[in-house]
Amino acid sequence: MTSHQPRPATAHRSSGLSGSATIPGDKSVSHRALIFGTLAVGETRVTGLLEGEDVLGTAQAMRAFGAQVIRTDRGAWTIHGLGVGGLMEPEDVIDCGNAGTGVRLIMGMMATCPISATFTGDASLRRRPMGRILDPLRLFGATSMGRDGGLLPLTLRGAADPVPVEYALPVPSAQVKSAVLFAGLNAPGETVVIEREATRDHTERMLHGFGAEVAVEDLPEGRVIRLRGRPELRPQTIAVPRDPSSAAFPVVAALIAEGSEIVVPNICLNPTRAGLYQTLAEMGADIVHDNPREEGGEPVADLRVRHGGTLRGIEVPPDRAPSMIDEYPVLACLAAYAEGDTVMRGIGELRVKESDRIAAVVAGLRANGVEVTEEPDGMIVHGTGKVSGGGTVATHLDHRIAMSFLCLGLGADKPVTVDDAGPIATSFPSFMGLMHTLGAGIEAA
Ligand SMILES: O=C(O)C1=C[C@@H](OP(=O)(O)O)[C@@H](O)[C@H](O)C1
Ligand SMILES: C=C(OP(=O)(O)O)C(=O)O
Repeated sequence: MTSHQPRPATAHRSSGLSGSATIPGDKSVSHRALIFGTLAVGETRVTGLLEGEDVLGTAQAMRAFGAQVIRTDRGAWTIHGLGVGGLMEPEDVIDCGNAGTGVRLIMGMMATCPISATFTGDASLRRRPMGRILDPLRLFGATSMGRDGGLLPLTLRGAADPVPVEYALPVPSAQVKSAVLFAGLNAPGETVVIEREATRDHTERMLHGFGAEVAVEDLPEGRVIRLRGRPELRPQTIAVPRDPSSAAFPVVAALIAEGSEIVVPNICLNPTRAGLYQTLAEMGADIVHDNPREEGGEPVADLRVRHGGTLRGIEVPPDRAPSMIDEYPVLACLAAYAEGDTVMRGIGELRVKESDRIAAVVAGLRANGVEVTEEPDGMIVHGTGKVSGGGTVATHLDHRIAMSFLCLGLGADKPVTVDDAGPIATSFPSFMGLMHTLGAGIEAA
């Protein structure tokens, strides 16, 4: 394991961000495109793949399971798949780095194949709970061995004679939902997943696109997803939409830096991913959705963002959380510049992301003179329209903490420093270059 060398960065008060922000492909869709391509029989072609460390780790893992995964150009990849149930047993440990989505979906993918694999990750990923995945996978007949509490490293042995499963999600997690669905692909009969709160639906959309027999019903008990096992998945051509979670950072940067006006084109606004944009509109942000359209089965629009007017603090409805779960750190940083309280509750899941994001955001805001109240499953930012800044933020290997607080610094009286911008490469490797192009005063400290 190479030792990680932190790379601090500092953001200075900036004004007049301008231009067009090119956002990379969606991280969730990119992971899934590689996995589905591995499970299909034949050649799947992908364009616009996110070439961040998390997704490149999944590409490497697919090769370890026997798929031929080839990069043909920037963002352009082909995957020669093995078919459902055709995975080979990896000859080495699968290191998923910082990627919770990667390791959890890959464990689901192999859980109903008669093979074993050992998984590990970086110091952040080795702190994150895997029991939420192992519990349902054991119902299929998989077994695991590893550290107490279901932490990585662990070895998973797929079921030699899998049975189908009906599983109600105990937490609103698209990663758990997707792991169960991937496992169900190689189980006989019908696997059923029930989710009380709708989470991102990329897996369901792609199951349909690759030819699986999948039905989704909204019933009183929640969303019920039924999947017929052991289909022959047909290879597809996938244009990955641009990531709304990454777009959130230049959007919020433009809302913080005075006199800014930017365009953020081709952004995926799948309703299970667009909660932040509804919240920003409710706060009074000047964001126009130009040219709304559908691309690759996903709703897309070009965002035009202008700084101006006073933003109002609001209470974010807790039932909106799954549709913006990764955007709370950057929302909290914007809320510091709003007038009044921004109340965020029902977000206890943030405590088990790359970092404890509630604790990290609260500490980072307080270090920069922002008043914030911490609650067990949420936080309240007491916005005054101004941020004194001058603090250094501990990022805990969390890319979204790093990017959020670099955005905070763009409007602060004194510069804001993050202790390590290195993890930004896991999801948005072009972030620093993009922000410079827009005119943001961000640089290595
Ligand atoms: O399924 C996915 O691609 C993801 C689901 C979310 O995690 P949970 O499913 O654990 O909420 C999200 O935080 C993550 O960035 C990506
Ligand atoms: C939580 C995230 O991703 P993952 O779970 O894949 O690490 C994220 O990108 O914010």
